[in-house]
Amino acid sequence: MAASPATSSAAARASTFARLSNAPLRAPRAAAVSFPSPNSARPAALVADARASRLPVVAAAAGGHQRLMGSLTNTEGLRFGVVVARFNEIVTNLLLQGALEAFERYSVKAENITVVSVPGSFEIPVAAQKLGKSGKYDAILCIGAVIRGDTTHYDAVANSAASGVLNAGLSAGVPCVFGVLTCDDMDQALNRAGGKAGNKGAETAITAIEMASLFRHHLA
Ligand SMILES: Nc1c(NC[C@H](O)[C@H](O)[C@H](O)CO)[nH]c(=O)[nH]c1=O
Ligand SMILES: CC(=O)[C@@H](O)COP(=O)(O)O
Repeated sequence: MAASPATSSAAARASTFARLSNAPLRAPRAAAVSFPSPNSARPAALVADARASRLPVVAAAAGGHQRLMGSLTNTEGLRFGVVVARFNEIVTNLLLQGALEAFERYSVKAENITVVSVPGSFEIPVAAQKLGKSGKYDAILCIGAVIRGDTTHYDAVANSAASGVLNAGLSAGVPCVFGVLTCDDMDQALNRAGGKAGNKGAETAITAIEMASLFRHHLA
Protein backbone atom coordinates (compact mmCIF):
# COMPACT_ATOMS: atom_id res chain seq x y z
CA MET A 1 0.00 0.00 0.00
CA ALA A 2 1.27 3.44 -0.90
CA ALA A 3 2.17 5.65 2.03
CA SER A 4 -0.16 8.60 2.63
CA PRO A 5 1.36 12.06 2.06
CA ALA A 6 1.33 12.67 5.80
CA THR A 7 3.09 9.39 6.45
CA SER A 8 5.71 9.96 3.80
CA SER A 9 6.32 13.47 4.99
CA ALA A 10 6.75 12.20 8.56
CA ALA A 11 9.04 9.44 7.31
CA ALA A 12 11.06 11.96 5.33
CA ARG A 13 11.43 14.15 8.40
CA ALA A 14 12.44 11.18 10.53
CA SER A 15 14.99 10.13 7.98
CA THR A 16 16.35 13.66 7.76
CA PHE A 17 16.73 13.79 11.52
CA ALA A 18 18.33 10.35 11.56
CA ARG A 19 20.85 11.45 8.97
CA LEU A 20 21.48 14.62 10.89
CA SER A 21 22.17 12.83 14.14
CA ASN A 22 24.49 10.35 12.43
CA ALA A 23 26.25 13.00 10.43
CA PRO A 24 29.73 14.09 11.37
CA LEU A 25 29.71 17.28 13.37
CA ARG A 26 31.66 19.20 10.74
CA ALA A 27 29.25 21.52 8.96
CA PRO A 28 29.08 21.38 5.16
CA ARG A 29 30.67 24.74 4.38
CA ALA A 30 29.83 24.78 0.69
CA ALA A 31 26.08 24.33 1.16
CA ALA A 32 25.47 27.58 2.98
CA VAL A 33 21.79 27.77 3.83
CA SER A 34 20.16 30.97 4.80
CA PHE A 35 16.46 30.98 5.50
CA PRO A 36 14.32 33.62 3.91
CA SER A 37 13.20 36.69 5.70
CA PRO A 38 9.40 37.02 5.81
CA ASN A 39 9.22 39.12 2.64
CA SER A 40 11.77 37.30 0.53
CA ALA A 41 10.48 33.70 0.62
CA ARG A 42 11.47 31.56 -2.35
CA PRO A 43 10.00 28.19 -1.33
CA ALA A 44 11.37 26.13 -4.23
CA ALA A 45 14.91 27.37 -3.73
CA LEU A 46 14.55 26.95 0.01
CA VAL A 47 13.48 23.34 -0.40
CA ALA A 48 16.38 22.61 -2.73
CA ASP A 49 18.89 24.30 -0.43
CA ALA A 50 17.53 22.48 2.58
CA ARG A 51 17.83 19.11 0.84
CA ALA A 52 21.38 19.86 -0.17
CA SER A 53 22.31 20.88 3.34
CA ARG A 54 20.45 18.10 5.21
CA LEU A 55 18.64 20.61 7.39
CA PRO A 56 15.12 19.58 8.41
CA VAL A 57 13.16 22.52 7.04
CA VAL A 58 11.75 20.91 3.90
CA ALA A 59 8.28 20.13 5.24
CA ALA A 60 7.84 23.66 6.48
CA ALA A 61 8.22 25.23 3.08
CA ALA A 62 6.00 22.60 1.43
CA GLY A 63 3.20 23.38 3.90
CA GLY A 64 2.94 26.96 2.68
CA HIS A 65 3.51 28.48 6.09
CA GLN A 66 6.73 29.94 7.37
CA ARG A 67 8.82 28.07 9.82
CA LEU A 68 11.73 29.96 11.27
CA MET A 69 14.73 27.98 12.32
CA GLY A 70 18.32 28.80 13.06
CA SER A 71 21.08 27.60 10.78
CA LEU A 72 24.10 25.60 11.84
CA THR A 73 26.04 26.45 8.71
CA ASN A 74 25.81 30.22 8.62
CA THR A 75 27.76 31.08 11.77
CA GLU A 76 29.61 34.06 10.33
CA GLY A 77 29.81 36.87 12.85
CA LEU A 78 27.89 35.08 15.63
CA ARG A 79 29.33 35.84 19.09
CA PHE A 80 29.12 33.59 22.11
CA GLY A 81 29.69 33.98 25.82
CA VAL A 82 30.57 30.82 27.72
CA VAL A 83 30.13 30.80 31.50
CA VAL A 84 31.91 27.84 33.06
CA ALA A 85 31.92 26.78 36.72
CA ARG A 86 35.17 25.58 38.31
CA PHE A 87 33.42 23.31 40.84
CA ASN A 88 34.04 19.71 39.67
CA GLU A 89 36.59 21.17 37.30
CA ILE A 90 37.73 17.79 36.06
CA VAL A 91 34.29 17.51 34.44
CA THR A 92 33.67 21.12 33.47
CA ASN A 93 37.04 21.41 31.71
CA LEU A 94 36.06 18.46 29.50
CA LEU A 95 32.66 20.01 28.81
CA LEU A 96 34.30 23.30 27.90
CA GLN A 97 36.75 21.53 25.63
CA GLY A 98 33.84 19.75 23.90
CA ALA A 99 32.02 23.05 23.46
CA LEU A 100 35.05 24.85 22.03
CA GLU A 101 35.79 22.00 19.63
CA ALA A 102 32.17 22.05 18.44
CA PHE A 103 32.35 25.82 17.89
CA GLU A 104 35.48 25.29 15.83
CA ARG A 105 33.85 22.52 13.76
CA TYR A 106 30.99 24.87 12.99
CA SER A 107 33.40 27.64 11.97
CA VAL A 108 32.75 29.93 14.93
CA LYS A 109 35.91 32.02 15.23
CA ALA A 110 37.81 31.95 18.54
CA GLU A 111 37.83 35.76 18.54
CA ASN A 112 34.01 35.62 18.77
CA ILE A 113 34.02 33.50 21.92
CA THR A 114 34.48 34.85 25.45
CA VAL A 115 34.90 32.36 28.30
CA VAL A 116 34.02 33.54 31.82
CA SER A 117 35.05 31.41 34.80
CA VAL A 118 32.90 31.36 37.97
CA PRO A 119 33.34 29.39 41.22
CA GLY A 120 30.32 27.09 41.04
CA SER A 121 27.12 26.40 39.17
CA PHE A 122 25.17 28.59 41.56
CA GLU A 123 27.13 31.60 40.24
CA ILE A 124 26.47 30.82 36.57
CA PRO A 125 23.10 32.58 36.14
CA VAL A 126 24.13 36.04 37.33
CA ALA A 127 27.19 36.00 35.07
CA ALA A 128 25.11 34.71 32.16
CA GLN A 129 22.56 37.47 32.68
CA LYS A 130 25.29 40.12 32.77
CA LEU A 131 26.82 38.86 29.53
CA GLY A 132 23.39 38.59 27.92
CA LYS A 133 22.46 42.16 28.84
CA SER A 134 25.78 43.52 27.56
CA GLY A 135 24.46 43.26 24.02
CA LYS A 136 27.75 41.77 22.87
CA TYR A 137 26.64 38.16 22.45
CA ASP A 138 24.15 36.23 20.34
CA ALA A 139 23.92 33.38 22.86
CA ILE A 140 25.36 32.36 26.19
CA LEU A 141 26.48 28.83 26.93
CA CYS A 142 26.31 27.83 30.61
CA ILE A 143 28.56 24.97 31.70
CA GLY A 144 28.70 23.29 35.09
CA ALA A 145 28.58 19.94 36.86
CA VAL A 146 26.48 19.39 39.95
CA ILE A 147 27.16 16.01 41.55
CA ARG A 148 25.02 14.61 44.35
CA GLY A 149 26.54 14.55 47.84
CA ASP A 150 25.17 13.40 51.19
CA THR A 151 22.83 16.30 51.85
CA THR A 152 20.13 18.20 49.97
CA HIS A 153 22.69 20.78 48.85
CA TYR A 154 22.70 19.12 45.43
CA ASP A 155 19.03 19.90 44.86
CA ALA A 156 19.43 23.53 45.83
CA VAL A 157 22.39 24.08 43.51
CA ALA A 158 20.96 22.06 40.61
CA ASN A 159 17.53 23.69 40.76
CA SER A 160 18.95 27.17 41.20
CA ALA A 161 21.26 26.69 38.25
CA ALA A 162 18.44 25.47 36.02
CA SER A 163 15.89 28.13 36.92
CA GLY A 164 18.61 30.77 37.10
CA VAL A 165 19.84 30.08 33.58
CA LEU A 166 16.27 30.15 32.32
CA ASN A 167 15.66 33.49 34.05
CA ALA A 168 18.92 34.90 32.75
CA GLY A 169 17.85 34.18 29.19
CA LEU A 170 14.36 35.54 29.69
CA SER A 171 15.47 38.74 31.39
CA ALA A 172 18.31 39.42 28.96
CA GLY A 173 16.35 38.41 25.86
CA VAL A 174 19.36 36.41 24.74
CA PRO A 175 19.38 32.61 24.51
CA CYS A 176 21.12 31.11 27.55
CA VAL A 177 21.73 27.44 26.93
CA PHE A 178 21.77 24.96 29.80
CA GLY A 179 24.95 22.89 29.81
CA VAL A 180 24.98 22.08 33.51
CA LEU A 181 25.18 18.36 34.26
CA THR A 182 23.13 17.18 37.25
CA CYS A 183 24.46 13.74 38.13
CA ASP A 184 24.27 11.16 40.90
CA ASP A 185 28.00 10.44 40.80
CA MET A 186 31.26 11.24 39.07
CA ASP A 187 30.94 8.28 36.68
CA GLN A 188 27.67 9.62 35.34
CA ALA A 189 29.26 13.02 34.91
CA LEU A 190 32.40 11.78 33.13
CA ASN A 191 30.27 9.63 30.82
CA ARG A 192 28.57 12.83 29.70
CA ALA A 193 31.77 14.85 29.42
CA GLY A 194 33.32 12.96 26.52
CA GLY A 195 32.74 9.40 27.76
CA LYS A 196 30.13 6.79 26.83
CA ALA A 197 27.25 9.25 26.65
CA GLY A 198 29.02 11.79 24.46
CA ASN A 199 29.98 15.31 25.37
CA LYS A 200 27.10 17.49 26.57
CA GLY A 201 29.32 20.55 26.22
CA ALA A 202 29.49 19.94 22.47
CA GLU A 203 25.74 19.36 22.29
CA THR A 204 24.95 22.57 24.10
CA ALA A 205 27.34 24.52 21.88
CA ILE A 206 25.40 23.31 18.85
CA THR A 207 22.13 24.31 20.51
CA ALA A 208 23.64 27.73 21.22
CA ILE A 209 24.61 28.14 17.56
CA GLU A 210 21.10 27.28 16.37
CA MET A 211 19.47 29.64 18.86
CA ALA A 212 21.95 32.42 18.11
CA SER A 213 21.26 32.09 14.40
CA LEU A 214 17.49 32.01 15.00
CA PHE A 215 17.61 35.22 17.02
CA ARG A 216 20.09 37.03 14.77
CA HIS A 217 18.46 36.15 11.46
CA HIS A 218 14.76 35.76 12.27
CA LEU A 219 13.75 37.11 15.66
CA ALA A 220 15.83 40.28 15.83
N1 LIG B 1 28.19 21.24 45.09
C1 LIG B 1 28.36 21.82 43.89
C2 LIG B 1 28.52 23.20 43.79
N2 LIG B 1 28.48 23.94 44.90
C3 LIG B 1 28.96 25.26 44.97
C4 LIG B 1 27.93 26.27 44.55
O1 LIG B 1 27.75 26.24 43.15
C5 LIG B 1 28.36 27.67 44.92
O2 LIG B 1 29.59 27.97 44.32
C6 LIG B 1 28.48 27.90 46.42
O3 LIG B 1 27.31 27.50 47.05
C7 LIG B 1 28.73 29.39 46.73
O4 LIG B 1 27.64 30.18 46.26
N3 LIG B 1 28.71 23.77 42.58
C8 LIG B 1 28.75 23.00 41.45
O5 LIG B 1 28.92 23.54 40.34
N4 LIG B 1 28.61 21.66 41.54
C9 LIG B 1 28.41 21.04 42.72
O6 LIG B 1 28.28 19.80 42.76
C1 LIG C 1 26.40 19.95 45.63
C2 LIG C 1 26.87 18.76 46.35
O1 LIG C 1 26.26 17.77 46.16
C3 LIG C 1 28.04 18.73 47.26
O2 LIG C 1 29.07 19.58 46.97
C4 LIG C 1 27.59 18.91 48.65
O3 LIG C 1 27.85 17.72 49.24
P1 LIG C 1 27.13 17.34 50.61
O4 LIG C 1 25.67 17.26 50.32
O5 LIG C 1 27.72 16.00 50.94
O6 LIG C 1 27.46 18.41 51.60
